[in-house]
Amino acid sequence: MRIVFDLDGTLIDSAPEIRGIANALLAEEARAPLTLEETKGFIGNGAPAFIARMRAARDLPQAAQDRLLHGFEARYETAFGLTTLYPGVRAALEALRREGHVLAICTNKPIGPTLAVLAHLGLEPSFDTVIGGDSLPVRKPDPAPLWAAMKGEPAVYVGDSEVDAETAARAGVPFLFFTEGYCHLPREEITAAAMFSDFEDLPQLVSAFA
Ligand SMILES: O=C(O)COP(=O)(O)O
Ligand SMILES: [Mg+2]
Repeated sequence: MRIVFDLDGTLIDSAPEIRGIANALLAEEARAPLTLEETKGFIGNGAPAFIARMRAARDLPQAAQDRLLHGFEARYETAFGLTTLYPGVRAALEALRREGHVLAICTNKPIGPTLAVLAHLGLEPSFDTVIGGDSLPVRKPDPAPLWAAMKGEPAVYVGDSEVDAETAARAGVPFLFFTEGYCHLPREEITAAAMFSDFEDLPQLVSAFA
């Protein structure tokens, strides 16, 4: 079976990194920095939505959107120092591959920084297919990116947010909800086939769907 993963808030804890980039931009605009909680609240619908939410929170005009997005993307591909894998991710991915599953990624993070951070973590060879937020004309919660990552095979989708739950539902695949990421709804409002808080439990969970 194909196991498709979201990236930010699911495999990697990237909010400190994204916060650092945002705060460098905000300093240039003479605006107060984002807290980590604000940053987590703005992640999930891709880079343009992140910048729009940051602008709204710091009273920056729509006219600054393109300039800020450009500055964000320019820094995003080379910023790794604050990004970590959630505990147990590497071992879980190895176990799933050993069991014969094919792994893929479907994220709203732009494809440039997605491939860069996977390479930095030495994980690029683990994934058969990687779909980023700008790989297709549409992004999650549209189901098309998830379908692209599935390549027509039976799959489950593993993600951390209400955007991922909606994407999986619209794509018609079971959703496995990782509860330790950046979800913006209470966990009881997320419709999931299963939920987990520790990657050690994922291989066992997946076996129920294979
Ligand atoms: O870039 C984002 O806003 C979210 O990325 P994700 O889809 O990997 O959670
Ligand atoms: Mg996510």
